[in-house]
Amino acid sequence: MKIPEIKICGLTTMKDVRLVLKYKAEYAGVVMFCEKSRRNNTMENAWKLAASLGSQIQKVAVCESPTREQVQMIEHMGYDILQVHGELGRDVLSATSLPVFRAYNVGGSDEVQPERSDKIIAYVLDGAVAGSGEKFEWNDMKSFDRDGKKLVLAGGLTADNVREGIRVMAPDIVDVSSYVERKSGEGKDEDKIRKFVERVRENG
Ligand SMILES: O=C(O)c1ccccc1NCC(=O)[C@H](O)[C@H](O)COP(=O)(O)O
Repeated sequence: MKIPEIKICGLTTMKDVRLVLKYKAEYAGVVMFCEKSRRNNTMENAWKLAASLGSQIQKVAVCESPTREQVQMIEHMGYDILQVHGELGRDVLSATSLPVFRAYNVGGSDEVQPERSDKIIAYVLDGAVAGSGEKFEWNDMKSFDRDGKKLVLAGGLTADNVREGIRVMAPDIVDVSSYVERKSGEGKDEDKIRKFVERVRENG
């Protein structure tokens, strides 16, 4: 079984930054311009998180139906990758020089009709509601055409189910947020990150 890279999403605190760096996740996701998310960051915090994450990890700006102005700000803040849920207009695509993770909420309102663009480097298959901790039916998406791009498996992953997700979907990257959160919902939980990372990277 190929061992995928790891993306830990929904960072909001400096402690979260220390944890993703300590456990050497390859990608860190920061939600912004998304008022309805409890993990939404102000621009000021999104900027601070990017600066603290540094260059050892790929910094992913996660947003929903962003505007041209927003994607330009994201680039200016030092993010490496733009992850887009919801709508992705051609004008927005052309306004960024960042590589794009195009996200689809499977089973939700999104039609999973992958757009074709050289700027898109990965497709994210996520649960029906982003960041809800709910998975989608993996078997229904086994034959998803990734068009030579990376596949990111997201939505409801835990230390208990991630091996099965890797076996079924053979993703290049696994993406987790809710499971690795503290019970209070404030920031990430070190024990859960350690468990998740160990499960993904164990042999066999
Ligand atoms: O996390 C959010 O609140 C969020 C809000 C708006 C757009 C995207 C959002 N999350 C993006 C993600 O990358 C995935 O949904 C997430 O990592 C998987 O979440 P979970 O099921 O909680 O593990």
